[in-house]
Amino acid sequence: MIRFEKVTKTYPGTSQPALDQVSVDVEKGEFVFLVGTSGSGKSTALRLVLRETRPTAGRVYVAGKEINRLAGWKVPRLRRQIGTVFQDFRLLQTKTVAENVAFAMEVTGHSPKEIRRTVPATLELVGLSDKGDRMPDELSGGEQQRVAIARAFVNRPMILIADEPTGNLDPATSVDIMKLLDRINATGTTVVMATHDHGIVDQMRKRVIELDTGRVVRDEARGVYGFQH
Ligand SMILES: Nc1ncnc2c1ncn2[C@@H]1O[C@H](COP(=O)(O)OP(=O)(O)OP(=O)(O)O)[C@@H](O)[C@H]1O
Repeated sequence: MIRFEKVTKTYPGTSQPALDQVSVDVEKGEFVFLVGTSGSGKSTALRLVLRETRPTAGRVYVAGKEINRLAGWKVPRLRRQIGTVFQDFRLLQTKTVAENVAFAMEVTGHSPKEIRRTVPATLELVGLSDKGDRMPDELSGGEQQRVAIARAFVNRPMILIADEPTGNLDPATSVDIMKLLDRINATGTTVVMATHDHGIVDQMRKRVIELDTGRVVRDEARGVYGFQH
């Protein structure tokens, strides 16, 4: 589903590459934790999958296509197939919970009828059936992250990318969010999650890929967080 072939990314004006000859294969339906100290290259790897940045050398494939070779007009279609969740939720503050989720369907061209049918079902999936009319700032952090996950999942993406999704949440709420990501993964969506959350990684025992100064230094099935930071 995601394949990096000797990917190097050196940002303009820097000498040390953010990613250095990274080769990794993630199969459809896998759940992968990306770990490593701050600045090790995790976000860069995620941004490459979304084609928000391009490799300096090497190839990035998503669903069999080398995405650096995609025509510019095809990039929105690629991104529509990838849901994203971030530490800071990134909800639209002027829209209700239901409108935030509906918006993701509007921009992908779904009909009002489809939206009316799908949004309540998705809010139910994330446990927010009764909060559709609330504004984001009326919700707890955990609830806001659920909305963000509903929005990321409503179009049934083939990949879900999560960059520190539990970074602003307490441990108990983080566990709930991980259960939700696990359920989404169980529907067949490939999940790649960058995290500094030792507890979560150690508890879930999924595949762990560790980066250190842009290089893959560990790639373990059912791994643990494994270092002190
Ligand atoms: N737009 C940019 N321009 C220049 N250098 C960048 C840019 N983005 C990231 N870098 C550098 O690339 C390296 C990797 O950064 P990246 O954000 O991918 O790390 P990270 O592992 O996600 O870190 P964190 O855990 O703090 O989010 C760092 O040295 C960083 O300073």
